[in-house]
Amino acid sequence: MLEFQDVSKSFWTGTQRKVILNHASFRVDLGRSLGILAPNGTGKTTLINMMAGLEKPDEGKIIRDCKISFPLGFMGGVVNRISGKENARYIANIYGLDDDYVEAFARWLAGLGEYFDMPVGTYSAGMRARLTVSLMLALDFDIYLIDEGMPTTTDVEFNRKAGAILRERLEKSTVIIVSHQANTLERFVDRAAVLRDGTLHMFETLEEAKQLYDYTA
Ligand SMILES: Nc1ncnc2c1ncn2[C@@H]1O[C@H](COP(=O)(O)OP(=O)(O)OP(=O)(O)O)[C@@H](O)[C@H]1O
Repeated sequence: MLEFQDVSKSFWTGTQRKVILNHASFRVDLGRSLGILAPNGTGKTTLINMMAGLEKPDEGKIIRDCKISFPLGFMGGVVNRISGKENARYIANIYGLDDDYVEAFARWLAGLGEYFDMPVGTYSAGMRARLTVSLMLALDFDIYLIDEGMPTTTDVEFNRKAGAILRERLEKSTVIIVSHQANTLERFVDRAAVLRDGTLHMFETLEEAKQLYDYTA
């Protein structure tokens, strides 16, 4: 379970206060994946970062009593000057997992060949995306946080392998995905919310959330 209790977060821009959340309370139970719709610049990344524990709320409490991933799409998780292999072992250590297993899994899934042993700074954007997705799927989380959909890769073989693993994982894990587009959420979620003016409006279905989102867009 992941719970926000009366959480507020805002940024001071120098001239005004940009409110991301205003005394928001909500809960995500395991087994019910949630999609959050929000226009660009309203705080999707900040919200996901708070869920991941990368950013602190100004007020209120965030309770995490399960294994929550780093945000997929969060490239800060991968260090440029070390290799894919070293990143895999490093992340395994952070999450208390077997480093040989995480290295072998990521080497197999990412399919980077000799680049897996070279610094990530030498990778193309597609190769970085393959490494990040592979590292995330190597770790078994209860809740997967996804920012604006999956990083895109055009590698057909990788997409097939990663897609199959993700589908299998989703049968027992929960996903929280933020996006400015409803169709990004369609394949993943059981219920949906709209983030607007500091409030998270929760709905039982994506259809209902879309109605508010389209109406106020
Ligand atoms: N550290 C910060 N200091 C000041 N303002 C910030 C800070 N971080 C984010 N913001 C502002 O807060 C707002 C929300 O940012 P955030 O990146 O969470 O939005 P987003 O919905 O993910 O945006 P996008 O879709 O454009 O990536 C933006 O206006 C941004 O400029």
